[in-house]
Amino acid sequence: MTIFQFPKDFRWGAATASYQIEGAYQEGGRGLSIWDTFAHTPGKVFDGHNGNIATDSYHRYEEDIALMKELGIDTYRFSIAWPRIIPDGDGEINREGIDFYHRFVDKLLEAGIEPFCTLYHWDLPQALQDVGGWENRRTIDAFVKYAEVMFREFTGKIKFWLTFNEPWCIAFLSNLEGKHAPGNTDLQIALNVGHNLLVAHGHAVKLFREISPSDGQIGIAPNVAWAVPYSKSAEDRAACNRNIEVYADWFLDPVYKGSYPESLYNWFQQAGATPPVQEGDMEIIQQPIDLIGINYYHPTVNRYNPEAGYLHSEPIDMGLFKTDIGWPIDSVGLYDVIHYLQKYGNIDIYITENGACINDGPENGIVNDSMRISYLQQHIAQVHRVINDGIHLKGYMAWSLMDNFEWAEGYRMRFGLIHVDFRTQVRTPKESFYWYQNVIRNNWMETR
Ligand SMILES: CCOCCOc1ccc(-c2cn(C[C@@H]3NC[C@@H](O)[C@H]3O)nn2)cc1
Repeated sequence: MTIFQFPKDFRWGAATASYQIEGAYQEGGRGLSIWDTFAHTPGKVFDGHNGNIATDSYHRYEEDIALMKELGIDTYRFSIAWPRIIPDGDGEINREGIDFYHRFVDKLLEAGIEPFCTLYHWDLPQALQDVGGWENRRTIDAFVKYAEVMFREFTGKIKFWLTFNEPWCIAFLSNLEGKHAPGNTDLQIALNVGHNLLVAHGHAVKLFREISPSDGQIGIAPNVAWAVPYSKSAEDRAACNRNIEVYADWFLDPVYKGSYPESLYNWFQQAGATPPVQEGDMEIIQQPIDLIGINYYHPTVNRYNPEAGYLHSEPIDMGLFKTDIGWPIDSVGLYDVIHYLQKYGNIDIYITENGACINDGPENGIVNDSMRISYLQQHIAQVHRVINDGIHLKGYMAWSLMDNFEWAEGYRMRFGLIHVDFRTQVRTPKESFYWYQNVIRNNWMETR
């Protein structure tokens, strides 16, 4: 048994996202998003699940905030549904949508919980997708208009902002792998989307500095992969580097260095695709940011295989214990990838997502999700290890506060500290909720 004591100003939180929890998809003046379209398309989401109702948090947010207060978190990461703010993407502003988020944020602040706000967590207004979505540079301007509305409305209330959640998912998972909305399967589209979202990020950061010069921090939240080579061969090591770089470097090099990583740029060029860089783009993307959010779930062991997807990098099942979504459990990858990111400097880092899909349900009112406790324990231990090395890791947000709509997996994959019965909307704190509550209350963790 070991005691891990955390710094007194360390932030403990939990995270969700608008499309995954809000529901009320046709209420409050909300417009349709690409995820409404995608989820309503047969075959895209498990068993036809969608976010029409989700955890009904649009109506139940006060109950949710009471549970956050009981959990004891001091920070709550959530996202804004752009289609509630500007329903057709770049037209009329919807006052009802803005007022909803004011009520929500005010309730959070009343509860002593810091809002940690993601502007874009994948729910692009469908009206913008109808004219090309992120492939169309018009969406950059639309995003900046949306960001300006939010900055002007919430400066003083919201002090922590993230522009984009998981740019790899927005670009590659959604436009090359085709697994998320809008479901394209083309490398050039993926590079177009990835580049344009970076330009939008840069413009939004620049605008934030003008609107909130000294009142808040802004960054971006890549999901990061950690890949270890199956052998010591140069081919396997290169295959791993490609896998790591496509999640982190492809987006963080432009932000911190003003250029794309050369090796991966050349790899894509050989495949016939290059980012559509225009004059001035790289300069705007390189606006200084205050923090990055890191979403980490699991590492992989990879080897070179020319048949293995767009990176010729094949993940190998090494027989580790897995969560119920099939991801291996190995927390050392979190330590390694955070150290890998130090090449961008000792930047302020928040773990904005980390958690386990464990599908246990209630038995006599108790959800004994011991595997989730084990997962959280070993990953929080690695967080302490990173801090002990002098790295500026400032906070940890568990994914997720509650079970919710897990994208293409629908409601069958549960990441929550709180169990949700999706028929009745009854929330049941799991054993992991009470374990995490104790860690937060003590600000130290004792391994079992
Ligand atoms: C065969 C090719 O297959 C490609 C891998 O396909 C996926 C699917 C899903 C993910 C994924 C899901 N999550 C959790 C979410 N993060 C954001 C938040 O909204 C959570 O719901 N992280 N990563 C990664 C990769």
